Amino acid sequence: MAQAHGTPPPRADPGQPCVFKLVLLGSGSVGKSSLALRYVKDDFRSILPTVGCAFFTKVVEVGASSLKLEIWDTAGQEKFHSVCHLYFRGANAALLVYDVTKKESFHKAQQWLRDLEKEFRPGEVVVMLVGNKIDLSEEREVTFEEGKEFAESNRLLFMETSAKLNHQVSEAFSAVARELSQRGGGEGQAPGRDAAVVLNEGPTRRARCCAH
Ligand SMILES: Nc1nc2c(ncn2[C@@H]2O[C@H](COP(=O)(O)OP(=O)(O)OP(=O)(O)O)[C@@H](O)[C@H]2O)c(=O)[nH]1
Repeated sequence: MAQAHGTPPPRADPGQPCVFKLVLLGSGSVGKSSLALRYVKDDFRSILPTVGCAFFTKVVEVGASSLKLEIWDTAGQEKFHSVCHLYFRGANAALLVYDVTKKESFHKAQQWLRDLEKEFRPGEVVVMLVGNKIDLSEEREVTFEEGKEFAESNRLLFMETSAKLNHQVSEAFSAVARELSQRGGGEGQAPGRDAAVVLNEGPTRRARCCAH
């Protein structure tokens, strides 16, 4: 079971990093908890089904500033679906995860995107599509091109990862953090862009930020 880290912290104090809520969405067993565990604790386990929702935090340095990611890991099992959509309310970013060895999970990620679109205005939330488990290359059912094409046509960031091999995991979270920082990083900040990953333009829901 993925470990929850208690309840979400209260609003940050003055001088503390901006707080951004990031939700992990996707079918059961695609590797959401594993990505969070790898990113936050540099750990990997073979059994950790999420019950309900788990919660992690990580402070990320982006350039000269730091921001705090509240990572909400929702259970992907169908029985939790009706409850877990509540967790993405108020989110600033979402990782939409699928398993590259399960075509069905890629289709489910597309459904999650439709759910997000019902909840948020276009561009209000930073969304990254993540194809996980690329270490299982011989079992691949979703090509890199399919993922990239879907991401581009829906203006999403895109990356393929392996939580098991620690491939591109911190890069995925960092790219989202960078985009959050650029969108909501305070007045006078240059809207710098990494053209390779930034496809989803527009204002992000206001982060809880007391440092600006
Ligand atoms: N080979 C491989 N296995 C992985 C990878 N990421 C996760 N797994 C395995 O896939 C299984 C499911 O991983 P979880 O992280 O629990 O998946 P989840 O999406 O959080 O699942 P739910 O909590 O049920 O929603 C576990 O056995 C993990 O060890 C990966 O990158 N490669």
